[in-house]
Amino acid sequence: MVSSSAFDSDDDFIFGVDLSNLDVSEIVDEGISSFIHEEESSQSYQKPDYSSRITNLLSTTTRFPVLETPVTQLQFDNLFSWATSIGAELDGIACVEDIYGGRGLAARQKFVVGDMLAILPRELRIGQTVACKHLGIPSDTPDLSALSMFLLDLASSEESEEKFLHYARCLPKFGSNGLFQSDEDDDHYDAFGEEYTEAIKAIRSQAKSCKDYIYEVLIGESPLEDQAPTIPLLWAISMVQTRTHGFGSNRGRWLTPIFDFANHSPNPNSKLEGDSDGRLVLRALKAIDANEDITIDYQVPDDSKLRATYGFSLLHAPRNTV
Ligand SMILES: C[S@@+](CC[C@H](N)C(=O)[O-])C[C@H]1O[C@@H](n2cnc3c(N)ncnc32)[C@H](O)[C@@H]1O
Repeated sequence: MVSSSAFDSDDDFIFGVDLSNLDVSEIVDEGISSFIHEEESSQSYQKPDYSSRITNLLSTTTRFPVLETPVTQLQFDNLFSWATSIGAELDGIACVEDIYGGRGLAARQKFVVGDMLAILPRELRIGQTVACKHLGIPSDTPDLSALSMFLLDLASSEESEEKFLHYARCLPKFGSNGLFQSDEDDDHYDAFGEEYTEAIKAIRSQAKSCKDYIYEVLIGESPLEDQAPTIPLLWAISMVQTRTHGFGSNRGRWLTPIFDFANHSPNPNSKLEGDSDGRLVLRALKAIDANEDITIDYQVPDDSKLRATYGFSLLHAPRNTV
């Protein structure tokens, strides 16, 4: 049986700053899904209701419309409108193409030090409680497993009314961290020191534990020894690894739609704060010009872990550029 501990057992990963005031309780909309886990009442053992749903999501025949649809500006416009309708304050920021081949946040106006750039209400944070409730899975499902299956469920959805679907539609279609690194990339980074090799191993081991938990506990069947996670599951795990903020006393992990498009800088112009209403606030650390990229510090001091967890290094160029 695999461990049910939260997915960050060490305290190396913090993504975001000064969230100590944040009220981390989650708002769970009871109408979030038609699939609500019912109390087990039967005397004889039956597979739980969620087992077939999880099995379907992992089967290779399942379609993933969100993963098959290119991201367009319209989808970002829809995401921003939807988030605003729920209480987000986003007038000062936009999601734009970045210099790394993905998307990042940029300022739409000038800000001075201390200004609030944007606010995300807690209804828009996705943590373990929301994910478990949505899927009808036990509330003690570890956050990496719960959030990965949550994203996979959204990715398979065509239901336009599904909450958070606007968010899922804007996510990158490919994972870019250590889970997707080729053997050649492994060799390239191995040459920079054992810590790079170990960091990649750790991030893959995290993904393996997550996959094992999903099969053994949620589905109730051991995966074959050499059974690799399916590509969509790897995508989902990698999204959670690269896009969650860890905060709160129990160090739970949270997806923070829109704010998770902020790229990293060791010398950032912004930071994330929590407030006592459970909102997340993006605040200027420096004067910021209109159209300037908004960056935060992911707070991963070790370059090998940055490379493994987020897929980029500040110290060593990628293999294909050297
Ligand atoms: C939280 S997401 C940020 C949004 C992301 N750029 C996107 O397109 O969705 C983290 C990912 O952004 C990219 N990224 C963030 N900061 C970067 C940096 N300084 N250099 C290179 N890539 C970066 C990496 O792919 C990383 O895994």
